Amino acid sequence: MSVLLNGKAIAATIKEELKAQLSARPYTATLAVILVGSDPASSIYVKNKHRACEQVGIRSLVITLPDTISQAGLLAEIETLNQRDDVDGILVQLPLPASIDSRAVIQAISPAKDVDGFHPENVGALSMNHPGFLPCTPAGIIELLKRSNIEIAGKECVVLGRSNIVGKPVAQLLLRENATVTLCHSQTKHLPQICQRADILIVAIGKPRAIDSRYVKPGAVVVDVGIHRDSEGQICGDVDFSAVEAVAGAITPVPGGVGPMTIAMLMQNCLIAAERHASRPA
Ligand SMILES: Nc1nc(=O)c2c([nH]1)NC[C@@H]1CN(c3ccc(C(=O)N[C@@H](CCC(=O)O)C(=O)O)cc3)C=[N+]21
Repeated sequence: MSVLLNGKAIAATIKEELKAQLSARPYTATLAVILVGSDPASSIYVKNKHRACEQVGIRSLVITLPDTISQAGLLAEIETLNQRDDVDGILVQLPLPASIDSRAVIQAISPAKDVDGFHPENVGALSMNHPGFLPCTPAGIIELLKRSNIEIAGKECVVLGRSNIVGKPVAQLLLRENATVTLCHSQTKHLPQICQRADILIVAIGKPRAIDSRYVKPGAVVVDVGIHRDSEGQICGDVDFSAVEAVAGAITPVPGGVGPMTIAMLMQNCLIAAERHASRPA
């Protein structure tokens, strides 16, 4: 029996805190989300972000573009939002259609409005501990651990997955919190043994229920970043929850774990963007 790390409840608390902060400020915050095409999962995520904005009091613009839009057309939309003084944060929902170069799109977003933290300038800032925007999922994982009173400093942390949006940045953030970090990937040898060393195991590999109890030290904290829908229509993570729950000390559920924390951190980044925007030199 393990402790359930309730991301949904913690995210709700954070959104309440942000709502109170924003209402005390003399300016508004506006997030613009660009959705290209009509992928059902992306549409749900964009709707969830819009709903979170409503809860916090952030103005939310959703710009829906056809999946036939050209790269140049999308870049022009982004440039318009970069220039708009009434827009504080910009998010382009990923993945984009294959015909569009997502790297060029991310680079086109003004780093000062990049509330996803995906622009190279913000990625570099993360690596050097400079102020910028932290990517939402990694920041949400750290916030979830801290608010659950889980110590990070000095702990053995093992990260599974080396993506630019989760694995690499969460490893950087854990390092910043003074953990000892091991970053594993598809070519790592002796994976179960390495994972067995972890006091905190972060799983972001994108494979449904791939991590079972053989990978988990008794009492370890397990954070599941995956989100999948199985053949029976059930939402599940990268971790085999029922197997791992029996040995872990604490574990995030899917849904209700990392996902809501990601959205809470997006809301936080929007407030930071608005604050910096309001205090910029004229
Ligand atoms: N530019 C960009 N930024 C992103 O942050 C981004 C993106 N593109 N593309 C897709 C991924 C995925 N992502 C999720 C956020 C919240 C939940 C979430 O709230 N999940 C709920 C359940 C949602 C459901 O019912 O499906 C939960 O885990 O409890 C899930 C996934 C953000 N992403």
